[in-house]
Amino acid sequence: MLLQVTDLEMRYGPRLIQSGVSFGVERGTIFAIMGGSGCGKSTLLRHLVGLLAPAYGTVTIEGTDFWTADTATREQLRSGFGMLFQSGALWSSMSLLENVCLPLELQGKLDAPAREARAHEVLAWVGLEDAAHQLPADISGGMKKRAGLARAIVTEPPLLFLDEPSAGLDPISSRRLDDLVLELRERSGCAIVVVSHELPSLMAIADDGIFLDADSKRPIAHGRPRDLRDHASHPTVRAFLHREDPDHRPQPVGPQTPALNP
Ligand SMILES: Nc1ncnc2c1ncn2[C@@H]1O[C@H](COP(=O)(O)OP(=O)(O)OP(=O)(O)O)[C@@H](O)[C@H]1O
Repeated sequence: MLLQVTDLEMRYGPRLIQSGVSFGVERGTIFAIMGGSGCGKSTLLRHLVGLLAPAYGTVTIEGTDFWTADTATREQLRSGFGMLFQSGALWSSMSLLENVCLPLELQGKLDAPAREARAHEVLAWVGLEDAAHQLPADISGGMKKRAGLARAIVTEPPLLFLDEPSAGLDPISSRRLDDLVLELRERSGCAIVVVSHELPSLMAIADDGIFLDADSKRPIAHGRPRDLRDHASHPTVRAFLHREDPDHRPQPVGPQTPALNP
């Protein structure tokens, strides 16, 4: 198992956010963190990327317990994480090419020409080759997300975290990003953990997932989002996963609206 979370309890000071969180993510799997607003999805993501320490329980990466490991091991584990933040989090004064080169520079494995070549390759893959020299302020939200994805994967991390990748995107840009994520999984075999509210996106890409409940402060379902949508017994999970899902819109009741030009 690439990532294993066992009996995790998350708190801000004395305030309990979630407890009893356990799941594993294999290589080549897309895992969704689901739940209503404020249930603790971002908090869980912060625990997974090593920004917050568990109040109880463990986060294990390739068999190493992140929080009992020494600092050097932790840094080494962190260097294997790619992260796409909600906003794209690009450096505004740097071109897309410079933004995408940056993780390679920090990694220190390639010389400058090799870094540029690799960054061009990844920008071309996300369809931004022609925008390589533009600044983030001069491109659309969907392009920013794709640039953020390029930056997150340029070092080929084995574990990729996506925070609300489709938020704020129109349906076509969102679909395009989903296709890129699926292609990435095929090509690199990395494990991907995604936090998302976008049901069509979750249904399209996730193989497995966990549903956090704000009321009980515990996970209330675990499984493939499509299966949870169709078979979950918990009413909160069913209600959430049927919301806004175009495959499951209720059929109109009563007489059909008459055609405007019969
Ligand atoms: N730094 C913090 N200190 C204290 N409480 C926090 C902090 N960050 C978040 N919280 C609280 O923890 C709870 C979970 O927040 P979190 O952002 O993880 O939820 P979420 O599921 O990601 O929400 P959303 O879907 O709205 O983004 C919320 O009640 C929030 O107010």
